[in-house]
Parts: sequence; C-alpha cells; structure tokens
Amino acid sequence: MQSRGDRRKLVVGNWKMNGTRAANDRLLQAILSGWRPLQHVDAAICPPFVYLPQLAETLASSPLIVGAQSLNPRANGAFTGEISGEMLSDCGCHYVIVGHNERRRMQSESDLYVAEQFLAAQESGLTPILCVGESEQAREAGNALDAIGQQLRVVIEAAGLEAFSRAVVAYEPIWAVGTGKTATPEQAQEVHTFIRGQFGAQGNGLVILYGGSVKADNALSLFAEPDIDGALLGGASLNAEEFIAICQSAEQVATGMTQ
Ligand SMILES: O=C[C@H](O)COP(=O)(O)O
Repeated sequence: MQSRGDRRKLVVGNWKMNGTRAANDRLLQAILSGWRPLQHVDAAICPPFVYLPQLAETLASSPLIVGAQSLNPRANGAFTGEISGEMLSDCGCHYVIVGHNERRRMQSESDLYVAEQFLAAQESGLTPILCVGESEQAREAGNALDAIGQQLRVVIEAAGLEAFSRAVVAYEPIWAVGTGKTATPEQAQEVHTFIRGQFGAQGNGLVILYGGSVKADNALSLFAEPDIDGALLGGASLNAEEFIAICQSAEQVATGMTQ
C-alpha cells in the first residue's frame, strides 16, 4: 500500500490568460537560471494554448513539464475555436487542467462536461488535473464537503476509480482563488482527507494539490499537512522567484518525509 512518503510532490503553474512571447521568454529564462534540482518534486507550467509550442521548445531539455489549461472532449470536427486532447499531446503536453472553477463559472462547464474532458484527456495520453472546490456560500452553509463530493462523484462514476491512478486532483476553494484569502492548512487538510477518502485504498497513491492564493510565504505550512501533495498556482506562477521558492518548499517538506 502506498503511503504519504511514496507520493511525489507536484507544483503546477497555471498562467491563465497571461503572457506574450517576449514576456514568456523572460519568465522562463528567469525560472531556468534560478532553478535548483528537485529530487522529490515535479513542476509543470500550463500556459495559454497558443504558447504551448513555445514552452515545449524552451523547456524541452529542462525538468519542467508542460500542461494545458483545458481541452474539448471531442476528438475533432466542427468545433470552432476548440482544442482537442490529441492536439495537446501533439504539442508536447503532459498534463491538462479540467474543471477549473473559472471555466465552470465563466464557460458554464458542468460536472458531466468535466467528466467527458477527464476521459478524453486520458484517451489522448494526458494526465488530467481535476479541479474541485466549493463556493463561499457553500462553505458558510456548512456544505463544502457535499459540493466537492458531488463534483468528484460525477467523474468517478464516468471514469471509474482505477482511472484516478493516472490523474491528479486539485482542491481549489473558489473563495480563495485570486483573492489573497488562503484556506488555512487545517481547512485544506480537512478537505484533502475527505477527497482521499472517496477513493478507498487507491486514495493512498492519489496526488492532491491545493490551489488558492498559494505564495512563497504560506506554501511550507500547507505542504507540511499530510494530505497536501503540492499546489496549483495562479498568480505566484507568474513570478520566477515565487515559483522557484514554492517548488523548493515542496522539496524541503518531501526531503523531510523521506529521512
Ligand atoms: O489555477 C490556479 C488557481 O486558480 C489559483 O490561483 P491563485 O494562486 O492566483 O489564487
């Protein structure tokens, strides 16, 4: 049975709708020049679709992994403006984020649609990062775990538990995303324990990230929690020093766990 020490840590930078070719080059060069090798942590960057080839090329001989922010679940066809999983694989992606709360809200992506994306990602050889999280209202009403349980259940029913051996889950409380309000380590740990519990014995191997205003100065205390295996970063991933420092915090905690 896998334990906490067997799970690699993972830090994923979601650049959201930010960047230009020139700005990306500057940011990537700053990250690469400040990078210190990580033994127990994987690090990935998910830029906007149009910059995937740029990142795949720049990061090709680096330890940094490339991911995408979304995909259309169909294989191909008359879906103007959409991008398939096969296209993402073809562009050098390893991960793809599905169910990010910004897309659930702004693009009206339903739980069922997210489940289709999850399946399509795996069919294309990508590792989905499934985002779940509750609204502020749900938290205040004491319904946070119900809301998250429902989001997970729809994907588990569609894909099966075994599919999560090739997936990552990210807990992102909506009220903490881009707001500067972070869930306390204890609040996040409670939800991560709940999420892991939905997968039975298989949950021991599942990498579960926390996302929502993670910064260099709060990462260590979050990563120290037994069920927080890394972070999905927004704003902090646009700053090389912050991004590197957060990856190093994950390494520090992971190194402590293996000693
Ligand atoms: O995908 C990343 C999350 O939405 C977190 O964003 P944030 O770190 O800017 O709060």
